[in-house]
Amino acid sequence: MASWGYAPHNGPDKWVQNFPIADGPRQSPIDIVPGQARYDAGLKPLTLKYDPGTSNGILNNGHSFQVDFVDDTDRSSPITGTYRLKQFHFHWGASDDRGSEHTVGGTKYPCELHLVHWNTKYPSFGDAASKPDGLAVLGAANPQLQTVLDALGAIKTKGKQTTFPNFDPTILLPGALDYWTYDGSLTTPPLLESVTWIVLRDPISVSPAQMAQFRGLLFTGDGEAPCCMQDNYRPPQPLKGRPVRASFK
Ligand SMILES: NS(=O)(=O)c1ccc(C(=O)NCc2cccc(O)c2)cc1
Ligand SMILES: [Zn+2]
Repeated sequence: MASWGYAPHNGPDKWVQNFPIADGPRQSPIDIVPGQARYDAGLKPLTLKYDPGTSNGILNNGHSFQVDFVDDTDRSSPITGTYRLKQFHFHWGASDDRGSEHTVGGTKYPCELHLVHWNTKYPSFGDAASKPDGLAVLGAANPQLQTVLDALGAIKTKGKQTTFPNFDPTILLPGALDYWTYDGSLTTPPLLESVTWIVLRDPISVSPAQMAQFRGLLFTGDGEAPCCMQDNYRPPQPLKGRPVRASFK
């Protein structure tokens, strides 16, 4: 498989051929069953403090689009002060009945936002990505996102990027930051099992028109036969006995 993607020939069911960890003990995403999550009074409330001055650019990377943040200083260090925001991106479906990676009681959402952080006890993102406590990804289904969507026209094809300054990603998040958390992995190759997942309980609505704007992006580059960027999500993986804790009763 030359390079991984989401098509029948290179999609999630094929990733194990080049990335055997796909069948590992702590893969993501998962189906979160609220009744089986354990309330943990020891879980701290989320403290998110992002500096809009660190938002940098928006890029179509051929799998999704992502907004990158300057992560060489401690100006943007939200979760418990030791995790620094590197980028956020989304996963979505070809239709509104699917698209999220995590599901809640089997319910799929049209899209899911991932805010990707790395633990600054390690020297870099790349180094942290190989450590079991190296990364923390905050997941939210259906965030408010019109300013982000308005930038997509400039990055329609793979490899295109443009500047995206002065953006505070907290506007994408729901009011209440109650969450579930579990030990998991990247949901795309290399599928590294280094992610502490923090999945927010409260979704926020996204309009069908906004979902259509996601689907206007292309997986393909300029000059290639156009292929709509959609269904870029991995389905839930086996829990394999992992506990899922809840920050709320
Ligand atoms: N969908 S996800 O949030 O789990 C996710 C977040 C980040 C990445 C990512 O950064 N991939 C590129 C990568 C991975 C490991 C080391 C690197 O230097 C780069 C992939 C998936
Ligand atoms: Zn993701």
